[in-house]
Amino acid sequence: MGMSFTKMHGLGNDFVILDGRRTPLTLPSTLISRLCNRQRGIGCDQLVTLSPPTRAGADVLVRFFNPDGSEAGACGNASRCVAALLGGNPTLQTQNGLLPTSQTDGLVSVLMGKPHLDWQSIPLANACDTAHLPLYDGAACSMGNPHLTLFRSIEDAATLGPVLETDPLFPERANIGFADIQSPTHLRLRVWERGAGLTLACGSGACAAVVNAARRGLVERTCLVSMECGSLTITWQDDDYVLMTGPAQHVFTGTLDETWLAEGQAPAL
Ligand SMILES: N[C@@H](CCC[C@H](N)C(=O)O)C(=O)O
Repeated sequence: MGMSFTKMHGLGNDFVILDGRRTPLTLPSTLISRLCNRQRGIGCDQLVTLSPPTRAGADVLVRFFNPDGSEAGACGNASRCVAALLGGNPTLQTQNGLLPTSQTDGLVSVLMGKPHLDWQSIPLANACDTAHLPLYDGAACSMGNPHLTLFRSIEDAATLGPVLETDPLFPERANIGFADIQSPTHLRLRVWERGAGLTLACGSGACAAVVNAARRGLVERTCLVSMECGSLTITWQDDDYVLMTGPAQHVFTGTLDETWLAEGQAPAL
């Protein structure tokens, strides 16, 4: 029989989505890594699972996994893709709470929650001013997952990103964004993602970059964030919630051979 999967992307940040709403999924981290592998699996930046919701008001429970097998509390681009896949305006239950979505003119919006700005919630290893960290004068916040934003050339992402992801200041590691301010309403961004490496776009990273840049007075609270394959519009609303709007594209559907899903049976890397 096997199990069908959907491949989608948001600005080139790509996902394999497994629908476990009818049949519960068992996914050991080794299997997640194998499915994400671009040579020996399907290939994606994150694996996404759908399950029946456990909270009132939610339409679906969504979980996000990195290629290294770790679970992330938030993934902005995958949230848009799931909303587009399900259609309508589903409310997503995530580790970061319930995320309302809407769709207009082919673009998908997700209300990503409120940013966490205090050092304990990000989390950081010790107390600091999160708007001015003692690390390349970056700024940090959590969008349900930890982000450091550095205001410097996006060209530094490949070299500095992997070093800073595991800096002792971040007990749960961090996503490292490189934001190059173009104007008060536009920044360019490249993100080294925790557990995934360099990706073509990062939705939660775009939200974090605008929040962190706005805290420093570098941009306004509505800002266009340009990444390799296109842009997201991010608004840090007056009610403190962050709204993210951008495209979500279906790539293909496929069927996973059932031997992949039998624990311990996935082809070895
Ligand atoms: N690509 C994502 C973020 C995915 C999770 C991240 N790597 C983490 O571990 O926190 C996005 O679009 O937000």
